[in-house]
Amino acid sequence: MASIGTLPFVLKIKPEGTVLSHSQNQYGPRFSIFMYRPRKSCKFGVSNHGFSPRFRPPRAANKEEESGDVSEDTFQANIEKSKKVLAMQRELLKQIAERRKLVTSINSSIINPEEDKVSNEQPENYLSSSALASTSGDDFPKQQSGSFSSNSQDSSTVDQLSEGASLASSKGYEEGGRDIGDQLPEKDATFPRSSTDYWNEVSTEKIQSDELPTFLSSSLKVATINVEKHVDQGESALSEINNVESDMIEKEPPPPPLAGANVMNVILVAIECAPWSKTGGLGDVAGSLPKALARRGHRVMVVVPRYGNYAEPQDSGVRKIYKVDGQDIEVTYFQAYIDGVDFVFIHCPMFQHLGSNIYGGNRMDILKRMVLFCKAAVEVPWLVPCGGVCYGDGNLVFIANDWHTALLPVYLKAYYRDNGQMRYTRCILVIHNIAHQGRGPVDDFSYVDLPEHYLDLFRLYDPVGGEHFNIFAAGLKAADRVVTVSHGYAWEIKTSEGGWGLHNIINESDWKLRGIVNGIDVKEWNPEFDVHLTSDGYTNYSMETLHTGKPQCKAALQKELGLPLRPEVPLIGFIGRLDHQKGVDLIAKAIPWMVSQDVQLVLLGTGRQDLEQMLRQFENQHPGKVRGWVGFSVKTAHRITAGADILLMPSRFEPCGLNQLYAMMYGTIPVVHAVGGLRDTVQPFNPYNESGLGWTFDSAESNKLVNALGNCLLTYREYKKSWEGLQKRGMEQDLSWDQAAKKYEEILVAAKYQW
Ligand SMILES: Nc1ncnc2c1ncn2[C@@H]1O[C@H](COP(=O)(O)OP(=O)(O)O[C@H]2O[C@H](CO)[C@@H](O)[C@H](O)[C@H]2O)[C@@H](O)[C@H]1O
Repeated sequence: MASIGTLPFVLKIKPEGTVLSHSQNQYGPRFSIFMYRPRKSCKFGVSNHGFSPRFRPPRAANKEEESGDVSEDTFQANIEKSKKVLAMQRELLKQIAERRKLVTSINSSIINPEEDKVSNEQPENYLSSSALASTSGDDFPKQQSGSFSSNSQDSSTVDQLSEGASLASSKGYEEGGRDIGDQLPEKDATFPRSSTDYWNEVSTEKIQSDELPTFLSSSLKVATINVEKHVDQGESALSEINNVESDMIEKEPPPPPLAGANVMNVILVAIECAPWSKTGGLGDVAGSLPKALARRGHRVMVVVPRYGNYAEPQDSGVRKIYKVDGQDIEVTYFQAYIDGVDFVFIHCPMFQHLGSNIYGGNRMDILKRMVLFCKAAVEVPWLVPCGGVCYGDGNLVFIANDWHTALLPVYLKAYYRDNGQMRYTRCILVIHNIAHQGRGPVDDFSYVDLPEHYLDLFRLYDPVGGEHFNIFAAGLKAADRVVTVSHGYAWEIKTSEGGWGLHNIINESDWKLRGIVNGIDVKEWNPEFDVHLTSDGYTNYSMETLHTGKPQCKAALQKELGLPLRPEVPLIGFIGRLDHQKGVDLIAKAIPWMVSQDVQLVLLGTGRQDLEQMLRQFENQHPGKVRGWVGFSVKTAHRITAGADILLMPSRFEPCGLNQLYAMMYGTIPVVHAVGGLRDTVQPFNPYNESGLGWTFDSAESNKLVNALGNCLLTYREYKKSWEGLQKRGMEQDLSWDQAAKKYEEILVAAKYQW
């Protein structure tokens, strides 16, 4: 019997003549032609759905088939067809193998330790050559007035950079970096891969031109056996093979990105980014919003300082010297590609080992760090090749965050756009907390290296600070658009109470301001998959297992904290920075009432020393009921969120607030001061129609907190069904970043078309 050879998928031919695809899902079987095209999570061109051929629906077997009476001719034709298909497959595989060899050889020439060593010893040459490579032939814009690269070495580097590819040296990283972009198979602009990630992935799998990948060859064997075994069903097989053949010829186009024609290059710049660095909500946002934007099809990068020796990022080899306060400071750019996002870490001794003290040091230390960071970040699209290709300035929007990066839109304007460069690049500025502004005496202007006429952007007068230098003010004026993290807060910052002296500027910029409520990372903050709930007696749980999982977490938390193991007693949690904003003093005033109730209370936080001391004192005074955990512990934050019944957030102001969102995901009921994002996200419980998500109080006073908490405790004790309803409604919400990312996209697009 003639062998049908090998097929790249499993053909299971049932006796009655139907042919099933190897894999099907609820949407029906799919087929993706075997193309070599690197795409997000799409190795070797296999579709995101896996390698699954699409067949037509099985048709009813006719009588002839049933009898198995198929002519020899038909059978031969069947085999011939199959051979053709196989020949096509083999040719494609050969091409793949050749491409792989090419990429592997380029890769090994790039990752050459010897050359790295030499480069490290000769930073000047290395810088110019690698940076040259990274520009990929784009013209690197020269900095002009107020140039921060004023030392001769640096300016010569910039000059060299501007020469572009013509000066590229002929070997090593630069050549690879340049050429790889050209040589790689068609690069999907909307799903870029980091070069190292891509190369590693490809080169680690060995494949010979005459050898099939294992995942194929095993399928092929089965296919052969199956087809041989059931070859008497020839006609049916023939018709299906015809289908396959024509399907293979018509390539299935990749699905369009969610962002459609709006796909852009987006660079989010933040001073902290979870999981590497985090002191609060900004870190969470910087770690998760970019991934949601990438899921929409944008090419997204995050730029953040490198505070420690993180495992993932690799030295990109790009170095640059910046002047800060008259001193030359060398910066190295590290990078990683994770979850569809390019993460670029700015390494420099100024940032090293500051991970647990990001805002530490005196005012000048902090200012210099921010100046350096913004100078280095604004150049990343020219310097750091991601996936072999720099982002460049076309179709590019920066997202700066809070005062720490508010210099970025100013530098973009002063160094580039005022000089006719990066004309199409935009910068939006996100306000996470307007209370921190980068204030100082007007003389601080000399540290930011800007032309004199820029002083007016920074100069501000207010009754509290008098005339002063204000970085946030300058950023808000220079930004193309401004976003803040809830609708409520967008309104509050226009008032004199909520604007902290910047309300006039905000009001003048009202046309470019929008409130977008933060989302949350539903992988990280999800009781079903939470990695911090897999040990010490905790357990993962979902809506279905809430009634067993949450009590187990509560017991584990009580045990871990050394509190009495009492399932019936309401366990109240607080997590947050210990400062005026978070209203810890309101809790302090409410403590006597709280300990008079049959409750347990755990407070986790760091910040002001007097407030830290207060937490310790609460615990000392009420050891059987209160725990004051002074410290920053992500694990404990997750465990409190899971184990507590109630989360308190009496914040005086709260731009958005993430803890109440996390709490609701975990079936923990928030009791919050109805302000800013808390008012936007916690609809008050209405017992009459069983709606709402928690309890709110309308002014930052401890008696109001007591009143709201009292109602909450009553419901917890007396109205179990209502309580379960609150938990269920909270957990059912879609709090993911996807909706918010769509709104950010609208802002990005508005900024892009704005002149
Ligand atoms: N001691 C501790 N140990 C472990 N984890 C701790 C911790 N203290 C705080 N956290 C964590 O830090 C984050 C705090 O986020 P928030 O949004 O509540 O506040 P923050 O005021 O920092 O953020 C600002 O920016 C965010 C993002 O835009 C806005 O939501 C917010 O209103 C605004 O004030 C949460 O992930 C929380 O679990």
